[in-house]
Amino acid sequence: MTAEASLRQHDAVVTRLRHFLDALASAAPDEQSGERLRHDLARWTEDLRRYAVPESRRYYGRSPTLASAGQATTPWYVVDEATPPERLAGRASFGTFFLGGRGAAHGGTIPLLFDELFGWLANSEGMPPSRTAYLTTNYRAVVGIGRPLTFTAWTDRVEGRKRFLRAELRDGDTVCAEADALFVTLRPGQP
Ligand SMILES: CCCCCCCC(=O)SCCNC(=O)CCNC(=O)[C@H](O)C(C)(C)COP(=O)(O)OP(=O)(O)OC[C@H]1O[C@@H](n2cnc3c(N)ncnc32)[C@H](O)[C@@H]1OP(=O)(O)O
Repeated sequence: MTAEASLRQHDAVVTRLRHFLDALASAAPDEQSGERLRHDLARWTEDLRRYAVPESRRYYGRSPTLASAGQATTPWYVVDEATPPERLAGRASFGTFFLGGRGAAHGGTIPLLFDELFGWLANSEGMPPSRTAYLTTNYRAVVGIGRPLTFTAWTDRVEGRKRFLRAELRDGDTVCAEADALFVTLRPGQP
């Protein structure tokens, strides 16, 4: 299979997995279905273990051209405009898998999205690797499950190895959450 075909296959599987996780989070299956599901999942887990590859050859979370960089365990997002490392903008939506309560997204999943966006900016092609030193989120309004959202993330300033980043998540005109973060460029030998 070509690299392009493998990437497409990965994207299709992850999309299925995202739908599966949403369905799982919403369901209370009966005993028979639950048993069948457990059995099928165990079979697929064993099957996939045979195809394990080193981190550098994985698609999961490492495919910036795919939605959510090829992951199902972050909220869904796509980058529509990118001028890295300065700015990026796009769309996001939190599926039922990310429900906290009363129709709102879990508070921990919002910084997860922001960390993804900041990682995208700070570690874009040609940039030296860097890691999150801190990430602060302000929750301004609830993020509704299934709502179509937009985001912007940008580099506020750079001071030596320190890159200060900011981001905003909106539902229409409403700012739902804001974040600011510090990414520090790694020194040689740092993990
Ligand atoms: C490799 C690419 C992977 C993609 C990553 C995607 C984003 C992620 O989720 S990374 C995972 C989460 N983050 C981590 O695990 C990071 C854990 N922490 C670390 O590894 C280190 O603390 C690290 C690298 C952030 C900084 O350590 P180190 O390089 O020793 O920094 P150090 O030399 O002490 O400080 C550098 C500067 O940053 C400042 N700084 C460091 N940490 C902080 C902090 N938490 N708050 C404020 N300032 C800080 C220091 O004060 C210093 O400032 P100045 O130069 O003005 O004196």
